[in-house]
Amino acid sequence: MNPIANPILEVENLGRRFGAFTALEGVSAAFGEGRITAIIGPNGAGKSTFFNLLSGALKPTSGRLRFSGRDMTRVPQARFAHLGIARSYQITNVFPRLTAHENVRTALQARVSRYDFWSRRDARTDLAVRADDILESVGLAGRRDRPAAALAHGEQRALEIGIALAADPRLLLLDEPTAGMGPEETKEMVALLRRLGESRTILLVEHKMKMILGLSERILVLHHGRLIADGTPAEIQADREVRRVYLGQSGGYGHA
Ligand SMILES: Nc1ncnc2c1ncn2[C@@H]1O[C@H](COP(=O)(O)OP(=O)(O)OP(=O)(O)O)[C@@H](O)[C@H]1O
Repeated sequence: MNPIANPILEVENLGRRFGAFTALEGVSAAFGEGRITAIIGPNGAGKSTFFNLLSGALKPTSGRLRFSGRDMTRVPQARFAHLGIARSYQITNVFPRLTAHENVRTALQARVSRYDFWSRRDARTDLAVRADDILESVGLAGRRDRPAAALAHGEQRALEIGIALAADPRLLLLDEPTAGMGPEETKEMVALLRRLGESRTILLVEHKMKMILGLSERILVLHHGRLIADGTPAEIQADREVRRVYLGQSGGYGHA
């Protein structure tokens, strides 16, 4: 990859051990603003560990993490969203009894001061309008008043992304956004990610290879905790080491 001018995110020699076990080691990469990058690798490759380090859920045992020029290595996780990094989880993270709109509004509310919320009526109206804008942007305007539990699986995943967008992040980390989806829902999610990728930097972990090759501008491949390849989809498809690693996998490289 060419060096990236003014990267939004940089990791340098990033590593994480669990006791004597090294889950991630020596990962260095820089990410430019406004791109979609996928992180792939066989089971146990270190993808979740890497993601947990990027979102502050875990602290590295070696190396550094910089976001927007700021050293984040020791910054507590609770500050990450404030500083512009949001993550949506693989495990559904919505309040099932609240409507789609209430879920997003609650997430927005967490971002404004309590004083503003209770003292200013316009602050509350403002939140409601912003929640509607977010629902629109994730394609859920028509589901506004449905309880989250009554939404289809793909819609719930879109709602999770809406909740993450409430923090207005510059960097959005998505853990398997199409997990459990059929082809139709996957297509809709890909369209949503493309739209979001126009204005935000997106990093995602995914297993669906075809989808990743079509969606991402860049792919990082982890294997046994190491970064073994970093390039465009065409470069990754042609990479011998990557092919070797994936051919050894059940499901193989062509995994849908
Ligand atoms: N908290 C932990 N304590 C001990 N070992 C861990 C811990 N978290 C992860 N590991 C180990 O680190 C390795 C990498 O795990 P990780 O979950 O990051 O891989 P992954 O690429 O996300 O895998 P998958 O695709 O199966 O989710 C695995 O061998 C895992 O058992």
